Amino acid sequence: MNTQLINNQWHAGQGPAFNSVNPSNGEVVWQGNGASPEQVSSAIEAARAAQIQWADMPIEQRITILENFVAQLKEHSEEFASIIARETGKPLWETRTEVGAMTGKVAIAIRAYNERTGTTENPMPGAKAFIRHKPHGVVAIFGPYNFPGHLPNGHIVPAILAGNTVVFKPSELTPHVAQFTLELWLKAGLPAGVINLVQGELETGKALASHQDIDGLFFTGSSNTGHLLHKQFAGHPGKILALEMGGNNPLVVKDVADVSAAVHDIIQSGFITSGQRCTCARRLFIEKSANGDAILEKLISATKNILVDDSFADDQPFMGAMISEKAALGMVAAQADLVKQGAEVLVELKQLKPGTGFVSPGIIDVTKIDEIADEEHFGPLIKVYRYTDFDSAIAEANNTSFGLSAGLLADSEDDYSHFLKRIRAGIVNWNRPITGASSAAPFGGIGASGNHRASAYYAADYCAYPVASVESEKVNLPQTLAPGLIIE
Ligand SMILES: NC(=O)C1=CN([C@@H]2O[C@H](COP(=O)(O)OP(=O)(O)OC[C@H]3O[C@@H](n4cnc5c(N)ncnc54)[C@H](O)[C@@H]3O)[C@@H](O)[C@H]2O)C=CC1
Ligand SMILES: O=C(O)CCC(=O)N[C@@H](CCC(=O)O)C(=O)O
Repeated sequence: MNTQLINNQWHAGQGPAFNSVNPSNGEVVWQGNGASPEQVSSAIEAARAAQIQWADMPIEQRITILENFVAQLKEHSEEFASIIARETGKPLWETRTEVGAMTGKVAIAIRAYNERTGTTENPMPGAKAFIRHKPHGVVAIFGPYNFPGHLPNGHIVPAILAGNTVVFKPSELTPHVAQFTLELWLKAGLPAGVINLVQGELETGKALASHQDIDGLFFTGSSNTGHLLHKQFAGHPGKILALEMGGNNPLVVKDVADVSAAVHDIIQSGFITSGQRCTCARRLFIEKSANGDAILEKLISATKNILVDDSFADDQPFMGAMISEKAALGMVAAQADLVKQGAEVLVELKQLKPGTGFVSPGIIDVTKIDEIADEEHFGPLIKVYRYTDFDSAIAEANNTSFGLSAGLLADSEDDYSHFLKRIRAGIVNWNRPITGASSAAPFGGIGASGNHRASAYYAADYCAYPVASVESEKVNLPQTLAPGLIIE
């Protein structure tokens, strides 16, 4: 099977074979061979050869190709949503929103390009001052499995809009989504070499990330891999590295009159996408009070009622399968480990069907654990902390090396303003779920969640570098020369 797109030609991979499996039923949905290091080099060469011409193309023409891609996404939206659902286990309603987010990305990226990296002209005596932005050149883009269409698209669209060319390495768990994305780009009239696709497992990723001839790398994925890449890029100040990584995100609840609304926002924060969003609430701080008890009680009963089922079920579930059985069993093991440390299970997270990624959502009270590891458990398990004092809850919420998203559910605006000033995260919400970040806002975290290169609306910033110019149509001899200069 031809799995690698190099210079707009599909090739069979020359590396190890791998496949992708529908986590809802174990069915193989894609199989092929990964790219060899030589193929990765060829993809980079193709991107390099295409780059100047692509950047030279008037921006309107680049935009036309991006808009053609949007038209392709719209035309094939149902097919695409089904492919994402089959490969990730996510419910169809959710994969439809993923395709919708991809469709909306182009207009937002154009706005961001103009606003954040456009050209500014300032008059000055005898000359003009310009600020312009230029593409870096060839960039490698690494994507995760949880949003295999939308998140790589969030790097690819602004990168090529700015005039870069791309070598894209998707998650090895979602090769079919990547292949379909590239098929749509080809239908959109993408010139050869502008986006190249290299599929494969670790070795393909390593070959691309360590290649000397890339000018930058844009990564969305786990903190472990991001940290490895950061070390690898140390000593290469000339290369741009944008890292979007995980979180150990806190959601604090304090005095909320509408208990059902609070429970809704907690569930949307903790369990959407089966807990497989980097923005998901992992730690839930609930006051030791009658209001806190009422919220926890309702959360427990609502969690037990959450429908978990196949992506294509007629009665659409809230949660589908996790990405793999391995991931599901990893969550079961994480829960068992917390219990060993003294946690109390309030709703048990269970694997629902052997051989699949289906798990039920879980809630576990970890208040009695003194020293809990600062770990992202990437699945539907909410850890509850009961607190007596708001400031100590905020201090514990900040007691993490991560800093992606955080939220407060509270009726008092004063409480929110207190929280906002103290909490450390790149996304801070009030009385809203902490998932579902907007593409029209910066998206990124501090600490171990990123390297200060926010994505989404601010992706424009890392896709181009600023160039300052002072320009005059002629060389002019100044009327007054600097002391000590005599030009006759
Ligand atoms: N902050 C953000 O914007 C987001 C972060 N994430 C994070 O992503 C993680 C889930 O995604 P995964 O696919 O598991 O991430 P991952 O880190 O396993 O993989 C991401 C990409 O890196 C590649 N890769 C893995 N090891 C590599 C290495 N040593 N050298 C080069 N390439 C390598 C993979 O093949 C894949 O393409 C979670 O931790 C989640 O929090 C997910 C979505 C958004
Ligand atoms: O990148 C964007 O356009 C906006 C950010 C976004 O879509 N965030 C989603 C997904 C996060 C994840 O993959 O884990 C969200 O906040 O729910």
